[in-house]
Amino acid sequence: MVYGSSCDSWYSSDHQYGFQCNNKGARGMTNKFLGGIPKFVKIVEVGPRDGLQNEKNIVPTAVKVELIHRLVSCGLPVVEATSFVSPKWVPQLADAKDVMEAVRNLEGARLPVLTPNLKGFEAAIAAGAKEVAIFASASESFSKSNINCSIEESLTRYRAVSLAAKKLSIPVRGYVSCVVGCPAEGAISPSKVAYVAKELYDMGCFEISLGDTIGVATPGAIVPMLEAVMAVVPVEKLAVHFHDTYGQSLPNILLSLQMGISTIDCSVAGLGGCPYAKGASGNVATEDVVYMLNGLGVKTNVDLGKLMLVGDFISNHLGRPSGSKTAIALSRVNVDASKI
Ligand SMILES: CC(C)(COP(=O)([O-])OP(=O)([O-])OC[C@H]1O[C@@H](n2cnc3c(N)ncnc32)[C@H](O)[C@@H]1OP(=O)([O-])[O-])[C@@H](O)C(=O)NCCC(=O)NCCSC(=O)C[C@@](C)(O)CC(=O)[O-]
Repeated sequence: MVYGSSCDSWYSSDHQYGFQCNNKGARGMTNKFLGGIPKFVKIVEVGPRDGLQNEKNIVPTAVKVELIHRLVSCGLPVVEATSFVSPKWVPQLADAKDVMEAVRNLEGARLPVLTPNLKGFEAAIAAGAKEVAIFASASESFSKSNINCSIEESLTRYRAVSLAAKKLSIPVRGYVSCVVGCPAEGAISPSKVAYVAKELYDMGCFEISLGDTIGVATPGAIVPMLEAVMAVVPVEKLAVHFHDTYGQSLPNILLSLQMGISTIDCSVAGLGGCPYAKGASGNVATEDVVYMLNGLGVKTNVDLGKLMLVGDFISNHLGRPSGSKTAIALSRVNVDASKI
């Protein structure tokens, strides 16, 4: 399958594919409903980590490394590469050291890795990681099932990781999972999310990613959650991370943009799911997010045409269709890059 190499191509060639979209209002940001959204959005690609961690069949290290290379070549500024977690808990990422060593000198993007404790942090640094992420939960039950400790115990561990990182000038990103719902506890109160987000921020995380781990959030639930977090962490330090179980990610992202968020996590081809969040589907597809942002006139510096090809690459490897609606739609019209 072939795709265009420039995002603008999709719009300049609208009529070829039987649809029209008038993006002029959004691009000029004159529309009263869209005027406040950020002009640039940082996309954090989590496909090689969140996307692959739940795959039953082990993906060869060489494919993971190739995936990271290809994603970086699309212009993505951040590509989460892998996790230094227990291989007994997440067998798919048991090759974290090999993956990190293979990409450690790759230029053009930041390549953070997940570290659940000091052991993971030390292994990540030894393998060449220059940025790490720690991951706490707003749900007590999920914290226990995901990292085998209470929320408070996890925060104590993460303070130790943050301190070690600070000594080496390693930037630390913080995740809060289950920000709206938990597979065991149901609805999670915004105040719990705000509490964990502030703890992570206070221990030095440069950015806090708010994860709807099981993809149950609707815009109605996102507003009070973001309001609570924004009261204790500056909005420019926040990111959103949606799984698309109920197809709510794009409206949730649009709302988050309207509330001032300008960092969005997503996963090529909509890969993903957490091994400890049964029934949760993949992250929102990066292609779909970039397509929407292009339509809004928001810059990302991501080449959508190249990204489509990366989606093909990993979907072919996994032997199933892409989870991206944009990729599926464009494959139906068989877009040929050379003709755009
Ligand atoms: C946190 C632990 C390690 C506790 O696991 P534990 O079993 O409680 O740990 P332990 O300290 O008792 O150690 C048990 C064994 O694990 C080893 N171990 C201990 N630490 C490490 C390490 N870092 N790397 C490699 N090995 C490690 C340790 O050496 C020991 O090995 P043994 O003596 O049995 O051979 C475990 O529960 C774990 O790895 N959990 C991670 C699970 C995970 O990755 N889940 C998916 C993350 S996705 C997510 O959280 C949501 C997010 C971020 O995507 C956002 C969203 O979607 O909303």
